[in-house]
Amino acid sequence: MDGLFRDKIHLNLPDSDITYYPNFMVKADATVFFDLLREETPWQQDDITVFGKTYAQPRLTALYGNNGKPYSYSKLVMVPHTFTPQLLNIKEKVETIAGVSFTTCLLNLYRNGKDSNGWHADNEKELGKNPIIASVTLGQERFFHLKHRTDKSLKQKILLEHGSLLLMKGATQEHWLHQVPKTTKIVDERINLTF
Ligand SMILES: O=C(O)CCC(=O)C(=O)O
Ligand SMILES: [Fe+2]
Repeated sequence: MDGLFRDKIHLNLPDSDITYYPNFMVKADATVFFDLLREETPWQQDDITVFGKTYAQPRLTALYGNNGKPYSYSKLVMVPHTFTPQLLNIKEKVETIAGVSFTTCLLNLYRNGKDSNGWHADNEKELGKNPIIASVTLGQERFFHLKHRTDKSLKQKILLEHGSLLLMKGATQEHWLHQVPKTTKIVDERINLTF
């Protein structure tokens, strides 16, 4: 894995600890993982209810976990699949950099520019205080937006590239929200793995 520790960029944002690793994976390896996960994942589209209205989530997802425990995610309860060898391989690479081990991974498939992920923080109670969140991008690069919860002048956009890793630590989830907005550009599919 020659690409593993090259180029890390620490975002200089208050109340946060966010590092971007553009070359987390060698591009050719990232492409192999993309193709495998695209074909072999049991993608599902769940409904979400926001302010009493029900919508189809604007992306496909699949949840993987170690312990088979149902996991609540943004008002949904999902029963995790068992980790596949490919996902365990990626998980170990992420753990080497993050310095912690993960029990759960949510896969998101953004099929085109209309698929998105609205403003939220990964602050589910089960994750505890100051959770470490690791986000891997495979396929189409997409912008990732961050905004501070109280200081409206604080915001940042990062382009998440093929084979990259974004690591959010410390008080990031407590003070910041993130989203992957829709884009009017014609874009390809992107797979995100959130640990
Ligand atoms: O697709 C991404 O980069 C973000 C996904 C995300 O924020 C999540 O699943 O919690
Ligand atoms: Fe998130």
